[in-house]
Amino acid sequence: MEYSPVRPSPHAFWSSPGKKKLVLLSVMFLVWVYMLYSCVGYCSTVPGLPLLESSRAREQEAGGGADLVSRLMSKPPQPSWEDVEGDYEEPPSPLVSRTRDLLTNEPEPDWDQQRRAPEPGTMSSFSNGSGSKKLPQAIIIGVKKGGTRALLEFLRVHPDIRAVGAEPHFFDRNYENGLDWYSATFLPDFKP
Ligand SMILES: Nc1ncnc2c1ncn2[C@@H]1O[C@H](COP(=O)(O)OS(=O)(=O)O)[C@@H](OP(=O)(O)O)[C@H]1O
Repeated sequence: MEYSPVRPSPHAFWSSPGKKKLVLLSVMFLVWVYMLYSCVGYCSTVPGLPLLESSRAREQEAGGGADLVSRLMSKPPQPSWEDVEGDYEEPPSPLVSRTRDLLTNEPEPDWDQQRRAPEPGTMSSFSNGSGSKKLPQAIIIGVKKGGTRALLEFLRVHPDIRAVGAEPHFFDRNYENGLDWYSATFLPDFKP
C-alpha cells in the first residue's frame, strides 16, 4: 500500500472562497478596532468635545456632582477676586488728590511759599530764630575771584542754612579780635 501524505498547499487555501471571506473579515475587524482605538485616544486629548462633555454631564447627574460638592467643601475657601481687590488699598496719589482739589474749586495754595517755608519741625534753630549756636558749622574758604560768593548764595537758598551777610574776614584780618567778635558776626545787627 502506498502512503502519500496530503499537505495542504497555500494555493488550495486561497482558492477556497469561504476561507477568503473569513480572512478578509478578520482584517476588516482589526482595522476597525484600530480606528476605534485611535479615535478614543484622540477624543480624550481634546477638551470640550461634545461627546465627552455630555458624558461628563451624565456622570455628574449620576452622582459625580455630589462628589464634586463634597470635594469643594473639604477645601478651604479661596478668596475671590473681589476680596483680593478689597484687601489692597491703593495709596492716594498726589496727582489724584490735586485733581480732586481742582474739582471742588478750592483756592490753590501758594506752592512757592510752601516750598520755601518748611514744616516747623524741620527747621533748624538757626532759621527759626531761636538758635543759640554762636559759631558756624561750615566755612567756605576760597581765593579771590574763586566763586565763593556764588556758592554762598546757592547754599543760602536752603531754609536750614543761615549765613553771614558779608565776608567777615575773621581769619585774615580780625583773628586778633577773638571768638566773641567772630560769633557776633552772626547776629543780625552786627556791623563789621
Ligand atoms: N559757577 C561759576 N563759574 C564760573 N565763574 C563763576 C561761577 N560762580 C561765580 N563765578 C565768578 O566768580 C567771580 C566771583 O568770585 P568771588 O565770589 O570769589 O568774588 S570775590 O573774589 O569774592 O570778589 C565772578 O567773576 P567776575 O564776574 O569776573 O568778577 C563770577 O562771575
